[in-house]
Amino acid sequence: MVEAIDAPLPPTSTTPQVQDISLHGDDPPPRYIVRELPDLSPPSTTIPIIDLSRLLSGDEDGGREELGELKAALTSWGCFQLIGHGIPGELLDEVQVSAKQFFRLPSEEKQMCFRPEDDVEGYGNDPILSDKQILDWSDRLLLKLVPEDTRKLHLWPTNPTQFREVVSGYSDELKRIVEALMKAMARCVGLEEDCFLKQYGGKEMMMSRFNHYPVCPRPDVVLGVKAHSDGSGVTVLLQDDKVEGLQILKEGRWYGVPIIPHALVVNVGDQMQIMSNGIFKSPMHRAAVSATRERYSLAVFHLPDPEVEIGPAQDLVTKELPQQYRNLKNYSAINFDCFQKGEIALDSVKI
Ligand SMILES: O=C(O)CCC(=O)C(=O)O
Ligand SMILES: [Fe+2]
Repeated sequence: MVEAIDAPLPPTSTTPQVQDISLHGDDPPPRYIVRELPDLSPPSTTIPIIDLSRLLSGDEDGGREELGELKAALTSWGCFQLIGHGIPGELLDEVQVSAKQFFRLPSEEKQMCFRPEDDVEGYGNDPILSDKQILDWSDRLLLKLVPEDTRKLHLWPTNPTQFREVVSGYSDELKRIVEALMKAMARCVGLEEDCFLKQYGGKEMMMSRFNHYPVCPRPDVVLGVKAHSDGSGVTVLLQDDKVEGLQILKEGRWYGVPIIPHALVVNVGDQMQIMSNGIFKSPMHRAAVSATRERYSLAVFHLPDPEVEIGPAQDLVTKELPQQYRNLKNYSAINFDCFQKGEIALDSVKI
């Protein structure tokens, strides 16, 4: 199942906050019980580690070697841990602390950030799209970061007071990093470095999703986020610095992603799988929860403006690898449509 979460979508109704259910320590209501039960201690694995500072060292040996590693990561796992990214550790800590402080406020104090009925942005949990929908054991805060002039600041927390400044600072850093990564992604498959970025037509969007996974007395029957691939071009995830939970599917097996302090987990999204003509993999992933420790994470989805058409880079379309996906606009809307029908969005745009 693919979640439709990373861009503005039509209005939906809401459910109670998981934080409030969790406070009572009750067993999860039936709507949260997943069919495919989570593995609470999957084998932990070292997903590839990419050093951005080495990547940016150009044609020197280190740079070339790292570019090869990047290609291997994108074509096998579809994700990697990014180190050497240049974001000060203190800023990453401040982002974590600010998010935790916000989520830990009592519901009444988060009121001003509540997602309006007709919006996807704001604080809340799963929008209910159908009676059969299984809900995630998480509360979220969704905020668009870029373009800056479309930020809905009235939904941005004012408590804690540093939230806005810290998140804006993080957003600036991510813009720089994702741009550098997208250039390297193009170079690693022999394309001009601006090949993927050009498809965005200078109009990029960054949507943040702060995730809070409260403790659950039955972590064996719920998921913080059900299995999904991201509908983004690229996603950058700041994992909780103490509590693990992220799992990635590879060749039919789930693997736990260990925490590397101050590393960012980068994963290919569906739109990058499309632009790379299927060469890069948009991995299925999910998040398990814990009976004793709450968990936090921050996913930032980098994606093209919905008005801009994207498609497989023509230089990656060959006789051996014909065009795999059709050109399209507004993948988020396609994703949303498929989600409602229980279909996989990537399959629906496959040629
Ligand atoms: O919390 C995590 O580790 C994963 C979150 C995620 O996959 C998402 O927000 O799309
Ligand atoms: Fe995700």
